[in-house]
Amino acid sequence: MNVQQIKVALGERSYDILLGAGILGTVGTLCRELGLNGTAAVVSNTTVAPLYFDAVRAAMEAAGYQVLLVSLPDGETYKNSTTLNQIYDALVDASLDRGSFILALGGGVIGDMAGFAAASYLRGIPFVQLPTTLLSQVDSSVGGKTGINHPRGKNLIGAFYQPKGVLIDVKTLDTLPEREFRAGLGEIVKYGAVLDGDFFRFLEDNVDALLARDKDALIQAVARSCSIKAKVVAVDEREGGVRAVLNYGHTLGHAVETLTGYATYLHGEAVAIGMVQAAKISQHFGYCNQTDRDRIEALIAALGLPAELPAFPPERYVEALSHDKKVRDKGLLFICNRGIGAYKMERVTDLKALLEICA
Ligand SMILES: NC(=O)c1ccc[n+]([C@@H]2O[C@H](COP(=O)([O-])OP(=O)(O)OC[C@H]3O[C@@H](n4cnc5c(N)ncnc54)[C@H](O)[C@@H]3O)[C@@H](O)[C@H]2O)c1
Ligand SMILES: O=C(O)C(=O)C[C@@H](O)[C@H](O)[C@H](O)COP(=O)(O)O
Ligand SMILES: [Zn+2]
Repeated sequence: MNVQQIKVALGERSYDILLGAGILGTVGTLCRELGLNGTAAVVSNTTVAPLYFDAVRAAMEAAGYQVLLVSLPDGETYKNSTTLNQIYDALVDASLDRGSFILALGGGVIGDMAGFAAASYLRGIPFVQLPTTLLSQVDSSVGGKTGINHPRGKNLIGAFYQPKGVLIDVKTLDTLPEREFRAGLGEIVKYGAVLDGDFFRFLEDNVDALLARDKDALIQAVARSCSIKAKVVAVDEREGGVRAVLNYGHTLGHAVETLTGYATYLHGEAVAIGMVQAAKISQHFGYCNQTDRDRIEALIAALGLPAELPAFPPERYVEALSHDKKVRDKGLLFICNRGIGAYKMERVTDLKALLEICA
C-alpha cells in the first residue's frame, strides 16, 4: 500500500497526515499507534455514515476498540450549536470518559464540529480526522481550526485544537457528488494563487485530469495542498500573522455564505467568488496586473466555479464583513494576491469603498 506521510510540525502537538488510496481500513492500527485507548466515538452524518461507517467500525473492532456512532443531520445549515449539542448528548449518554476519543468521519462540516466537540467535551479529548470530501482532505482536516457558525457570521465560535492524526483516503472521493468535488478544487486554487505559483501552473495544466478525478493528478494536488498548509500552520498555529493568508478569498466568501444563510453556496464556491473579487481588489491596489487577474478568473471558470457576488445592498455586506475575525481597530486585514503565488496583506478601513471595487 502506497502511503505518503506529511508532518505538521507543532512541537508536542505535531502529527502526521497519511495520504493514500484505499487506506481507510488502516484506521484501527493507526489509532493503536497513536496510543489511543477507550471507546471511539465516530462522528459522521446521515450521508457519509451509510457509505463508510461499516469499514471504519470493522477496522476499529479488529484493533480491539469499542465503537459508538454519532450520526448528525447533513449540511452547512446544521453547523450550529443545536447540532453540536447532539454530539455532547451522545457522548454523555454513553458515559464516555477522558480515555475515549473521537473520529471525525466526513467533510469539513463534520470535521469542524467533531473537532470542537473534542476540544470542549470534558475540557478536551483526542480526535482523529478522517476527511471524505476533497475540500476536507486539502484544507479543513489540517491545522486545528474547529468550530460552528453563528447566524451573523461564519465560524464565529470555535477553538484551535489539533487532531492527533489525519488519515486521507482519496478513494472515498469516488462517491463525492460533482458539485462538492469542484468546490474542493476552489480551496486548492487558493494555495496556488497566494503561496505557490508553480502549483498554480500545475492546476492550469491539469484541469481536465483533475475534473476527471485522475488518481495521480488528484494525489499530487492533495499532497501539495496539505504540504503547503502544514508549513503555514507550523509557523503560525493560531493565526497571529502569516496564517491569515489561508483566508484568501474568504473575507467576501464568508460574507456571501452568511448573507445567503449558509444554504445557497457551498463553502468552496463562496471562496471561489471571494478569490475572483480579491484578484480584482488586488489589481486595484496595484499588487497584480490584468494578466494575473485573468489567470485566476480563467482557472476558476475552467473548474466550473462561480465568480459573481450575489446582489445584496452594500450595507448588508458591510455588516457581514464587520464580523470578520480579521477585523481590528485599524480595520479589516484583507488578503491580496501579489502576482500569482505570493500575497500581500492590506489593512482596509473603508469597507464600503472596498465593495465599490467589486461592483
Ligand atoms: N477548519 C478549517 O480549516 C476549514 C477549512 C476549510 C473549510 N472549512 C469548513 O468546511 C466546511 C465545508 O466542508 P465540505 O466542503 O467538506 O462540506 P461538507 O462537510 O458539507 O460535505 C459536503 C457534502 O458531501 C457529503 N459527503 C462527504 N463525503 C462524502 C463522500 N465521500 N461521498 C459522498 N458524499 C460525501 C456530505 O455529507 C455533504 O453533503 C465549511 O463549514 C467550512 O467552513 C474549515
Ligand atoms: O486554516 C485556515 O487558517 C483557514 O483559514 C482555512 C480556510 O479555508 C477555512 O475556511 C477556515 O475555516 C476559515 O477560518 P476562519 O478563521 O476565517 O473562520
Ligand atoms: Zn475555506
